[in-house]
Amino acid sequence: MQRVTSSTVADLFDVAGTRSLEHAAAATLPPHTLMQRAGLAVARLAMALAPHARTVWIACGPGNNGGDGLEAAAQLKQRGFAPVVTWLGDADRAPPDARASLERARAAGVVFDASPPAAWDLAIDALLGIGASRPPDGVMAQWLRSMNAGAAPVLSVDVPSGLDADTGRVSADLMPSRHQGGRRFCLSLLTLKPGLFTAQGRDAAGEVWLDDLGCESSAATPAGRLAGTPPPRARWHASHKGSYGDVAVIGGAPGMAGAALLAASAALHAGAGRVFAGLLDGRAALDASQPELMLRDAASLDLAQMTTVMGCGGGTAVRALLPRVLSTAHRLVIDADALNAIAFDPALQVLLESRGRRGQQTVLTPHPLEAARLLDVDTSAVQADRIGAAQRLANRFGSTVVLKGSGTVIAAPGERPSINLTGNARLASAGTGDVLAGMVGAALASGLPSLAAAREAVWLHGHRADRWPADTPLTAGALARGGVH
Ligand SMILES: NC(=O)C1=CN([C@@H]2O[C@H](COP(=O)(O)OP(=O)(O)OC[C@H]3O[C@@H](n4cnc5c(N)ncnc54)[C@H](OP(=O)(O)O)[C@@H]3O)[C@@H](O)[C@H]2O)[C@@H](O)CC1
Ligand SMILES: [K+]
Repeated sequence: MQRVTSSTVADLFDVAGTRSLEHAAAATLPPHTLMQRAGLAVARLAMALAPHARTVWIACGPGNNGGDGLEAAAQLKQRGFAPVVTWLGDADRAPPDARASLERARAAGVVFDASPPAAWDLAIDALLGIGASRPPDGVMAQWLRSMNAGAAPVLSVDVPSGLDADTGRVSADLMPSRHQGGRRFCLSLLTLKPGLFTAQGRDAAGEVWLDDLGCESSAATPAGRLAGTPPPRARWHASHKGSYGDVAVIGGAPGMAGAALLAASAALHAGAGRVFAGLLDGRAALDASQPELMLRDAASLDLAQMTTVMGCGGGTAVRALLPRVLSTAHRLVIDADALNAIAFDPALQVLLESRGRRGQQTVLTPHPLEAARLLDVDTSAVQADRIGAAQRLANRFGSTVVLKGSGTVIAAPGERPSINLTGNARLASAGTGDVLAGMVGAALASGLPSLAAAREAVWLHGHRADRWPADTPLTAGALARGGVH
């Protein structure tokens, strides 16, 4: 069993892939082995999370996810704990593995009840796993809401019940309460599922653990991956500013110069050799607090030699520059208003697509609304399938795509999409997206290919937020400079 952290490297398997692995494994093992391993793993994690628990409430559903809960109940009872099981199944219709575990729980003397105990020290959610066919309702939904509102920790078996394991969607009324709920844990069985890490998955699952049940995962194709900590980028002693590339940030229309200056500051502090700010606000001459930045007229920059970061605070003014930038920029990061301009202009879309065909490195950094505009769908369609949306954008425009939001997805044509695990809700503040665009620019300018550059920058950006002191507000300016100094 292993805890999943931001440095974990692992494949992600969707429901179809997990089912193939389950069948392949079950075919080589004696009956009920997988469920017995699963139940023991759940019991072990439960004991580690709540070693002094007096009452453990285990809510079990009608299928094999409920079977895992029944098996865990038997294991916990045998170890001196007091599980109380509420089971929504029917012994005559339960699948064979679950029926065997039901017998084992009964034989162990587990207490079964029709309704939850009055109080509990740990709740185990074994209502639905990867076989969920519709949103939970009735008694099942009521039990989930009780767990979510309780002060005790919740341990979800395989996936939080009601979560779409492929996409991370959960209906809003089954999300944990932000104000009352205890800590949340999820023990994913056999495989890690993408839905645990993006959309609502992070909040629903909490801390994720994996038990592979002693099985190989080579019999299925992964749907994605956790890419872990990016390799460190060494700087040669015998190097100079030209060794780390030039970044040109183009944006900052009147009233929005701050966005471009944030991106430029982030590029500078992320190690770019030289950073030029091509502001669209002609009145801005020098940022006195950042004398390292070279302010230029955007039209005068020779983009063929540089990495360009385009769009931060660009307003509608950025539109006029885009044909030249898309045609000439050596490497390119496209953010914010530049993405919006492209979404509404088929001619710009053609220019972007042709960059991919010429093999030029491009990274798009949309948030869900910008992605929706580019795909000509609404935001809820993007959020309903973040991995699919990122991959479609990458394929369509021949670019690396960073789809921002909880569980940022990074996709590129012909590559397996990855989900980044650093970062937290403190990044939900103005300007942090501009900082990310600048950091991607610096990584690209160093010579990294676009996918590696995007992964590195996204990971570091979130990592800075994860290390941020709890009592200090996170501002984009300080984030750009690398943290609190
Ligand atoms: N993968 C593995 O390797 C291993 C898997 N294992 C475990 O098995 C789990 C998968 O088990 P599973 O296939 O039986 O599906 P599961 O999630 O229990 O749900 C299906 C049942 O729920 C019902 N149902 C569905 N939606 C409902 C709703 N909204 N409200 C109410 N009922 C609803 C559905 O009924 P139906 O849709 O037919 O009406 C059916 O009865 C997996 O997540 C893991 O925990 C481990 O034991 C070993 C290794
Ligand atoms: K569950």
